[in-house]
Amino acid sequence: MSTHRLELLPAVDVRDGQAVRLVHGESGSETSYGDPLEAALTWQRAGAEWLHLVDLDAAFGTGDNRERIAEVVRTMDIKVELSGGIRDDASLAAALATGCTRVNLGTAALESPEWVAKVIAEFGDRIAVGLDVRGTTLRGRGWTRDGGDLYETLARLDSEGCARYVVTDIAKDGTLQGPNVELLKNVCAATDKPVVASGGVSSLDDLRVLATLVPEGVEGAIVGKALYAKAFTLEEALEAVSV
Ligand SMILES: O=C(O)c1ccccc1NCC(=O)[C@H](O)[C@H](O)COP(=O)(O)O
Repeated sequence: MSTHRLELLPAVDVRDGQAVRLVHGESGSETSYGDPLEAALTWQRAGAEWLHLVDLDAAFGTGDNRERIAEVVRTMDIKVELSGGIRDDASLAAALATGCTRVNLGTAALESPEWVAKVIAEFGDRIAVGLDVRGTTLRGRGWTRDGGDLYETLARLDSEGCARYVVTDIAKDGTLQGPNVELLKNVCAATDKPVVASGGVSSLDDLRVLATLVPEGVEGAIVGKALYAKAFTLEEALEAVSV
């Protein structure tokens, strides 16, 4: 049972060199928010302890932002969770070589389970797995392809020693409609590993609700649209979840 404070992970998603926010993760729904390094520095200056950094082009398979992403990680003084297009030994080695604290694997957990089991065994808690769902169906490749059942995959990954899960309700992502608390509770009931919540945070009250799930296993919350839409400041969010 955890009694820690909810960790907040401001999101910087990079597409075509720009920090963007999408709705339901749909390509073409981007709102641009300028330079990703400036966005990351803004969250760091505001007191962020973590950054959730995503190469969306790599996730979608429309290219990559590898150099820009590496520059952001290199510049940060805070912990970075890096994701997007990390699907084999070469892309994993490049991601880990940026100095990020951990990586988040999505598609690979659905399409290359043996490889993911291998790297979990080799890299331990530097590997998290992203469980991005519509309902209880996992989605990969930029959320464009079905990838199996959430709880079957979770049970497999647990048996292989996965250290942590990043759980995204795609239907909530980018909508400012509030997190899927029931999904998070159900996932926490199905694993003893920490869960990072993603999707839908719209208000300080949403963060306070997620903070009540810390004893059940929610370790952190990724916050994207709500910060960029200025629903609250990061300083206010950090205060709202301080114990
Ligand atoms: O965060 C988003 O808005 C988003 C939109 C569409 C696809 C993915 C998005 N975020 C990144 C993730 O959810 C995963 O971390 C990422 O897709 C994992 O990439 P991969 O391992 O290449 O599947």
